[in-house]
Amino acid sequence: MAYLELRGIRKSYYIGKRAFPVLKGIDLTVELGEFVAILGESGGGKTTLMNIISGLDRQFDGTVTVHGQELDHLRDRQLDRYRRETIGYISQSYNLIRHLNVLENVLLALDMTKLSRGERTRRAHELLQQVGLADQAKKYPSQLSGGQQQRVAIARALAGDPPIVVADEPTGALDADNTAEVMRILQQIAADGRMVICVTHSDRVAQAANRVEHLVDGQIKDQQVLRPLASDQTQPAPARQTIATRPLPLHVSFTTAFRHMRFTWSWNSLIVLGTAIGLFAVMLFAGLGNGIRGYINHQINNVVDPQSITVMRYSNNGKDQEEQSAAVDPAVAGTIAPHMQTFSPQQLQALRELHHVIGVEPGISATNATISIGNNRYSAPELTTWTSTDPVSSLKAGHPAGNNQIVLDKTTIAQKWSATNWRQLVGKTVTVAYQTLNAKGRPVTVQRQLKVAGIVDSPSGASLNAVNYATMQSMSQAAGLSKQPTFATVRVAVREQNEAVVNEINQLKVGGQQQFSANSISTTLDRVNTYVGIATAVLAAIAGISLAVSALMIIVTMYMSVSARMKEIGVLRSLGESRRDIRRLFTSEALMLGGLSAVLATGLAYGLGAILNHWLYRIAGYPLVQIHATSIALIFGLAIVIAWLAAILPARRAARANPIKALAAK
Ligand SMILES: Nc1ncnc2c1ncn2[C@@H]1O[C@H](COP(=O)(O)OP(=O)(O)OP(=O)(O)O)[C@@H](O)[C@H]1O
Repeated sequence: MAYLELRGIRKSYYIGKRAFPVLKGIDLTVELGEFVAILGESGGGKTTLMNIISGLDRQFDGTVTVHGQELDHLRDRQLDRYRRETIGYISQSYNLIRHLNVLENVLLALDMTKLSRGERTRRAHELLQQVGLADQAKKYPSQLSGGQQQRVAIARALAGDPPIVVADEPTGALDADNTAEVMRILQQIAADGRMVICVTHSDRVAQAANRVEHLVDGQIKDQQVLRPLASDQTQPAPARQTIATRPLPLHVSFTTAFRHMRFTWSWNSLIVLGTAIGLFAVMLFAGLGNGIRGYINHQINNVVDPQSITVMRYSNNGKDQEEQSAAVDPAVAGTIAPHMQTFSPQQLQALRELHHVIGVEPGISATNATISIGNNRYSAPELTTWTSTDPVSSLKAGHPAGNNQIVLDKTTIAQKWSATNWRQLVGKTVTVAYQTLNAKGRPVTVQRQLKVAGIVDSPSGASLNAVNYATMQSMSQAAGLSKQPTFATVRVAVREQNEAVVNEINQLKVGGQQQFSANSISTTLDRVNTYVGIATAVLAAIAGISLAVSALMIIVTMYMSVSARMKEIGVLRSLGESRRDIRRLFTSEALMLGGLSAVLATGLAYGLGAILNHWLYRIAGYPLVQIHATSIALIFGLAIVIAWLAAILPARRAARANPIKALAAK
């Protein structure tokens, strides 16, 4: 049995339902070592026959048997392998891949062999040497003459050392000299023990073969033996040492995709930029959200100690509550400070015994006080007790108040006394007075002369005039008022326990009565954080809409890329690449575009974030753009997912392309 046997090959093309028979029953046998020319008129079906022999066409009747094994045209993988291992394909239009150089074009076929990297490169150089192009390896196809390009195509066809070389009008576009050279190389290939099948309409070209088969009206009509093979050559050649092949490894798809991206860099860089802008906007908004949240927390923590809770006595009497709230907000109060409910020692003890509480500091506060310095009277909306939550760092002069001493507010008292020499107030004696109601509801005046210990600039911005607890107690007692505390500052071990302790305090009951009223700053903080979080998410989502545009850009780019690279798809399929390889090629290019966009977006976000921070730091004293590692990871993930989704349809189109039509593409 001959190495290649075609039996009863019939093929029709259909226009609508009408069949146009092209091949009408071809029988042909060819041995290894033979150079057979199939001579026929233009349009006679030569290319159609070559596509069947080379495993590109699957829709025909008849059988193709190679080395005793009939090809099953329904099995994709078997056909891919057949093209990879058995067939070397040379066409009239060279079919070189324009974004790969000469060496890379040859290596493309070798990538599907099991040779080591070094062996593949060595073999590619040897093949180029054989076709006389050793010194052209680094050139791109567009830098070569037609004859040179065809010789590269021959080198590539021989790369996997296939037993059958199929040449479709290999000299159709060449001048006489180049034609002679190519035919000489084909003769040599046959002499080396391979089978060469060359279709041509040129009688002169056909004369280079051992045997000429005439294709007339869809059938082999006539045979001409020009150079009979020696009898030992017509015997099936002994098993040749072939190069083992493998499906294309994933990394090769990536490398090829990268080379294409590099080749079309100007176009791709615009796509990368467009995609990066969308990703960058999302990243910047997220960073800005983090920064603003951090800034608000920072500001609030500066003003209020998140580990402390201010506790008042709870009153269910409407009037009392009103008074109590008036005491908290001095602007609402009248000129006589309301009577404040006090804490008993047992109540303080109850607070101390709460879980997570590490300290309870009693305090007394009064509203609507007056402070007289010499002949000047100043109003102090609140006179309160200095507690450990008031930061010592807020003292701008002097020290915290000792017994019978006071610290005065810088803006509302000291600087009104003297805009420039306000520090000199320290050490002076002032008279503090306020009116309040005693337990019986009668007005009482509390008054005392105190020495100024320090000047304070409250971080909260509110006016702060404070004495120590003992002095507050002594002043109240002297006026016949209770010396029990009117508020208590509860300290918790860690900020996170703040809210739980606040809830516990508010739920403490004696005889079914709520005892205390506490407010947590962390509740407020959490609420602010939630609002900022929502605002950030909304802004990032709006910016995210541009990601849809980015995805569309990648889809359009990939579709254009698939259309522009149809020929390449055909070439890769003819070399034995599977549909999966083609899909991977386009998917990996999209993934690279996505990855690069994420890199660029990160760079832009960091760069612009740094510039913004530089400007805004002067105003806020805080870095307002904070891009976290999680945002970067998220952006990379997002970019990859978008790119992958965008590549699905175009890559599928590429993978499903009919290799014959793809090869015929311009
Ligand atoms: N996809 C197709 N659909 C319909 N008809 C087709 C198709 N491909 C080829 N044909 C027709 O089949 C016939 C044989 O085409 P084929 O390309 O095999 O001829 P050829 O001998 O290789 O011609 P040439 O030497 O000019 O390349 C032609 O008449 C052509 O118009």
